Amino acid sequence: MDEPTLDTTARTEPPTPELLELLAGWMPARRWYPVKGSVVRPVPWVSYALPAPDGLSVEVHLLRLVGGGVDVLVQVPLVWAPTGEGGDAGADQAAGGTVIGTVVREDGASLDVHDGAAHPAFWAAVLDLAEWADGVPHAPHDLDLGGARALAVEQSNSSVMLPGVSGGGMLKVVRALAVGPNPDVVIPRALAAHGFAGSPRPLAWLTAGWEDSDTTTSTAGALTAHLAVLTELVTGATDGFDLACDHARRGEPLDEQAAALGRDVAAMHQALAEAFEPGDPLDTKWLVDELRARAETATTQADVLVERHDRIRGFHDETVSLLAQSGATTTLQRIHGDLHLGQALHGESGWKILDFEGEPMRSVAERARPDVALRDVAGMLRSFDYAAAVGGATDPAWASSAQTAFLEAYRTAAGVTGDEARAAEALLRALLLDKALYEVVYETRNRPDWLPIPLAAVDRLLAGGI
Ligand SMILES: Nc1ncnc2c1ncn2[C@@H]1O[C@H](COP(=O)(O)OP(=O)(O)O)[C@@H](O)[C@H]1O
Ligand SMILES: O=P(O)(O)O[C@H]1O[C@H](CO)[C@@H](O[C@H]2O[C@H](CO)[C@@H](O)[C@H](O)[C@H]2O)[C@H](O)[C@H]1O
Repeated sequence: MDEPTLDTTARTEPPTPELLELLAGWMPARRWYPVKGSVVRPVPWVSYALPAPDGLSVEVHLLRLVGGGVDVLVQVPLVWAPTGEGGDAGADQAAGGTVIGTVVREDGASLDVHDGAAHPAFWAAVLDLAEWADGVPHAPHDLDLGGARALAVEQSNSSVMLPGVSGGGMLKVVRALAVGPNPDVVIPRALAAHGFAGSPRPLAWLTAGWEDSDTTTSTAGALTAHLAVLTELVTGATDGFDLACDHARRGEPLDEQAAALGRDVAAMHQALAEAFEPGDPLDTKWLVDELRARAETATTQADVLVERHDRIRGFHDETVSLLAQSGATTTLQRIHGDLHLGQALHGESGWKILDFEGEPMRSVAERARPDVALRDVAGMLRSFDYAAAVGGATDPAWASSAQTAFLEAYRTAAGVTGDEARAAEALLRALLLDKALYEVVYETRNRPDWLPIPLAAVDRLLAGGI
């Protein structure tokens, strides 16, 4: 793990009850809020004071969201400024600027509390404290925040475009924190070191360190977490999901780009297999048990699955016998973990694959362990289905044609023979159902209007389709 550059010397006071209340009211409406649907309370764990320009203060609070069996660590960076003076030049004004609320101190001073992830003072502090990759220039004159802006559409984390930093960078402020190495820092660094050019190179990262003095917890001792990572900015490229939706809308096939993506995903899997220790051979019983457990959890999290519960169990029973007959074998390895079209940018030089954090709703330990590479393939296949629905493809074969192009190119590049592909069919269908169930929960919590998309896929798969 990296040595922390934000360490105990920067520790500061935890949030006051008043600030905690403010944050407790603000966080749940954020897209990145990782425990939607759970009743939790924020418990301060570690707080840091970061370098700040005169008149402002910059803080990072690591809060545990605890309750109902949930215990998730989130990062909440804040910038404090006298009311009305904090500026929010980099903020997404359409999303309401950066101010979370106003606090009046005991001395009567009124201070605005800004979301640090959208505030230039926090970005500057991160760049100041970060550890930089070998060979990346980072003299102060390279840290130009001109043109910097927080991305309007937040996803699982908060991202900031920094066109003037080191030739162009994208800063990701991690929200749900992994104690220990974050896959989104570790994996792209390992891929770059192995010469894989299909993902943006990490330029710098910020690691925090603290002591957990509570010896009754499993985490007691010296802890670290990656708080942010800066990667090279991919310019002139289109988000893969937007590209696919546009094609679907215009009725244009996406097959060529899908095939190129299939080849790149195969190359990514090859590089991941080389860069990390191989896992064990796949134990199909372990896998189906895990799929069953995830389906049971999903059923408790999305009411629409309750009436499908028995059919889902039946599907998994059948999967067990199909897998036993098929003789499908594979070795577990590091994978992307949450691959979909929105994790790929398409430009003149082809595709770039992003965001190796894995499914945000999975535990950190699960995300870091070797898994089935076909899980990524299933994720991408689901994404073509989403694009057809969101783009409003009128040709019912639009998605299946892109899916076939992707899958065939992936198999050819990965050297999968026809027999192996047939043997893996039941495995692929089981992983498609797993992903669609995950998506049902995701959409229930984040975009209820889109729930019919994965739900239709669940019903198709349960009815024997794909
Ligand atoms: N290096 C980069 N260059 C250009 N755009 C990027 C880069 N990294 C991310 N993006 C854009 O930011 C969006 C969010 O990034 P992502 O890593 O998927 O964040 P999250 O973890 O919040 O899902 C992506 O969909 C992509 O459009
Ligand atoms: O990109 P994230 O790591 O935040 O992933 C989460 O959000 C994704 C949506 O932004 C979600 O992906 C689902 O919606 C996509 C269209 O927006 C679609 O292309 C994907 O196939 C579908 O899974 C992802 O599941 C979630 O983890």
